[in-house]
Amino acid sequence: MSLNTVRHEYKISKADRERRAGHKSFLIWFTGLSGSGKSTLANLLEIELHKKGVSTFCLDGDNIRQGINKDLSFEPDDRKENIRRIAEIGNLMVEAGVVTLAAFVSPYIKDRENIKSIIGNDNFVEIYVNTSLEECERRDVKGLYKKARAGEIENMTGVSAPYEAPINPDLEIITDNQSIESSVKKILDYIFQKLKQIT
Ligand SMILES: Nc1ncnc2c1ncn2[C@@H]1O[C@H](COP(=O)(O)OS(=O)(=O)O)[C@@H](OP(=O)(O)O)[C@H]1O
Ligand SMILES: Nc1ncnc2c1ncn2[C@@H]1O[C@H](COP(=O)(O)OP(=O)(O)O)[C@@H](O)[C@H]1O
Repeated sequence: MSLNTVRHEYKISKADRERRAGHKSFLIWFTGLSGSGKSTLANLLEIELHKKGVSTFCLDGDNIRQGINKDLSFEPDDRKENIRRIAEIGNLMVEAGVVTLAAFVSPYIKDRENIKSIIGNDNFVEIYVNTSLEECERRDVKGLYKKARAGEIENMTGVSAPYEAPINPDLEIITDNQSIESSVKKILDYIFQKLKQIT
């Protein structure tokens, strides 16, 4: 679509905001199957960062899908649009100096690549919450797998829709046999290093 718009350059830059906040801002993206632990880890990580005085905000799948993206289904094209809009929101929040956490299934490699092209490699941390389908089904936090197996839900990731695992994520958290505490610690150690890299 051709739009006659010209991008406005802000007088206060991202770097200005980072210096004021005392830390870098970036987007921390959790990807993984439903029930893998994305929301649990994102929320606990946010609490720890908040305690340390870091400006944070958490974007979560179910909340976004009940609001700004309530017009979208779980068909591939709608998932693509879901992720694109979230990446644009994340980009604005990061520009505003906020460490933004996003927890979305985001099952397609192409869609996750698109996030990077919107926000830039340096501003993006991809965390693969690698939990086996068997373990996610055992947890079945929301009862969705049971419904999917009974044919009551279409396009359920891992059951009737694909999940394309990241090839080279910044971090991989295997939760099948790992406590929540040690998973959070592993992520925190990585993020604290990144926070210090002020421009
Ligand atoms: N068909 C199907 N497949 C996967 N997930 C489903 C589906 N239907 C509903 N749900 C619930 O919606 C949450 C996933 O939404 P997302 O926006 O993260 O999905 S996606 O990134 O667009 O693939 C997901 O949240 P999480 O369990 O937190 O991952 C589910 O609760
Ligand atoms: N190491 C771990 N990391 C994250 N969650 C874990 C871990 N071990 C067990 N769990 C449990 O797995 C479930 C994950 O649910 P949730 O965070 O809602 O997943 P998602 O957001 O990926 O759908 C929670 O009940 C959580 O207590």
